[in-house]
Amino acid sequence: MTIKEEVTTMWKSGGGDDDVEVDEDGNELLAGGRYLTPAAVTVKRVVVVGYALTSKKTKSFLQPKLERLARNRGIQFVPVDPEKSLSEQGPFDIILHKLTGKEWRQILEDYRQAHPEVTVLDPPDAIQHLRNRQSMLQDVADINLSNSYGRVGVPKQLVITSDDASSIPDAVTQAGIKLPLVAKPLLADGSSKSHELSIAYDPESLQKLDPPLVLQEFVNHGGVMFKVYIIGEAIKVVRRFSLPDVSKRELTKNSGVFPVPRVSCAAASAEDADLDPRVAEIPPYPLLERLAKELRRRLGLHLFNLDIIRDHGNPDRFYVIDINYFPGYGKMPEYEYMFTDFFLSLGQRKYKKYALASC
Ligand SMILES: O=P(O)(O)O[C@@H]1[C@@H](OP(=O)(O)O)[C@H](OP(=O)(O)O)[C@H](O)[C@H](OP(=O)(O)O)[C@H]1OP(=O)(O)O
Ligand SMILES: Nc1ncnc2c1ncn2[C@@H]1O[C@H](COP(=O)(O)OP(=O)(O)O)[C@@H](O)[C@H]1O
Ligand SMILES: [Mg+2]
Ligand SMILES: [Mg+2]
Repeated sequence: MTIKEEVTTMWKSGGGDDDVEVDEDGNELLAGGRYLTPAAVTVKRVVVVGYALTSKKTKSFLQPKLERLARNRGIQFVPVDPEKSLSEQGPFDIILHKLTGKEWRQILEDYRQAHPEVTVLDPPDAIQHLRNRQSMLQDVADINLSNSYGRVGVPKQLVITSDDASSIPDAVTQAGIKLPLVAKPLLADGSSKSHELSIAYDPESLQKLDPPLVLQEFVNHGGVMFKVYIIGEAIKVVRRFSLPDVSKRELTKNSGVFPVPRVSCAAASAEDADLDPRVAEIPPYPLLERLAKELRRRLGLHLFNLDIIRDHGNPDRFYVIDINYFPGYGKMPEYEYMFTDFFLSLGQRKYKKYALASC
């Protein structure tokens, strides 16, 4: 059994067994003004989460409030040294990671084989699927979700792999996709180049693009997008500002290729803005839950988000335009609570499977 067990003094706080009541900042609360008294010496399980993240990601994810809440709920974060053998570190219950490179993937894969009892968030092969903008959306297209709450699909798109950019206008005509087009680097490998998108308004200018690319039809969506964050079985949706619609007049007037500003990245949440409800209304939860459940299963991932837009001309029609592995959760309200719940549920599942099974 590798679950770390700690003998701790349980403090009785008027309820709960191993759950401690905490305030907004993760500090323990005294129940009803009573003094806390040591109730019993008992065994309290600690869920050990090893993390291998860039320093930027560590800063944005492991915020003090999350660390405090986690500590109070029996979750311990331990940095992983990617240069050293994983088996010699730990023991861990969970490995949380977002590092790149073939070597790191192999280290993780070997560790998963050797330690099936540890949950690796997430398996490297499943993550690779999201690092190509064609394969990342394939499952959404296959699911082809449509029910009484609406329809979810992928904008029409074309993959250009040939180096010869002069052939792009013909390829676009043959594929029957309509301008304007969003040109996205095929690889979504986390590099800044992979986020350099552009909009092409006319066929001639398509020759200025730099393959390999995905060319996606631009869908007018009223300048608001939805970030659907998935953490295990939980989902949370936030609104962000996005690109404005392109009118027919602008399309005939404009020509050329223009870089897409990273508007969704500008901390500009659209939550408090006074927006047209036809544009800003959150997509129906039953629809998102179905989609998230199906994608979790098909992708084999626990931690990802979907960028979703609503067709401005048809409010029941939604498009997934991007899927990101382990995105910027630190910007998501209440992420601390959702993550601690998630880690505890994984710890509990492991305890039931491995510790109780051996009794
Ligand atoms: O840095 P952040 O917090 O803006 O997070 C980025 C995400 O922003 P968002 O969740 O939309 O706010 C960002 O999402 P978008 O691609 O901008 O939709 C990516 O997930 C990015 O990771 P990568 O560069 O694709 O590997 C994420 O970058 P990393 O933090 O993983 O480096
Ligand atoms: N098909 C599309 N139609 C309209 N706007 C789009 C489309 N694809 C992308 N965008 C806009 O461009 C932004 C960045 O595109 P996205 O595919 O999410 O790339 P990234 O991985 O860099 O975030 C989106 O947040 C959205 O504002
Ligand atoms: Mg995006
Ligand atoms: Mg992305």
